[in-house]
Amino acid sequence: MTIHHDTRPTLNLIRLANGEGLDLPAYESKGAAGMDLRAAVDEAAPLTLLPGKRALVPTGFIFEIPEGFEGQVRPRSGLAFKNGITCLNTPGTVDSDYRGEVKVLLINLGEEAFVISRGMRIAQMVIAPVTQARVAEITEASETMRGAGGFGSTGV
Ligand SMILES: O=c1ccn([C@H]2C[C@H](O)[C@@H](COP(=O)(O)OP(=O)(O)OP(=O)(O)O)O2)c(=O)[nH]1
Ligand SMILES: [Mg+2]
Repeated sequence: MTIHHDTRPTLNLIRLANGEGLDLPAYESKGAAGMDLRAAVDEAAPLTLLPGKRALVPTGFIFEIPEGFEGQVRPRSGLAFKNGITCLNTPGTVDSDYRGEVKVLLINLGEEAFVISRGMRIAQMVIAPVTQARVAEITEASETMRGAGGFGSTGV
């Protein structure tokens, strides 16, 4: 009999007052890379995002990202394709030492106003391993084939 140990890191969430009654962020399919984030906007006051405008949308939770990981806030492709809604700073970076409310910076690149209602799944968060490098200054870079080629230097 094989015993499966759950090796996944634990993401502790602290529910804030504006998060009362919201479903927890969740993976919507067995293999989902990201957990969907819900809008903690006021039930009685949905947020209307006009074309070209941006808004910081609260999630109602503090995320205690495990050490050695980051939270990547990414758009949902359905909202991007159908409504032109994306995360302006995608991927948003939630640091493991952040203890404030996670918010989603949405921008409306579509042609219609977009109404964000309470509990709407407006973005997703991928928990990914991340490392800090030790920074050292040197005087000369090592030689490579690419050298300083960038920005299309390899052609199309
Ligand atoms: O989509 C995002 C991006 C960031 N944050 C929060 C968590 C993150 O840890 C903090 C700082 O993010 P970032 O480092 O991108 O912003 P900054 O402009 O560098 O601010 P700071 O000087 O506070 O690091 O803001 C969010 O809630 N959502
Ligand atoms: Mg920062």
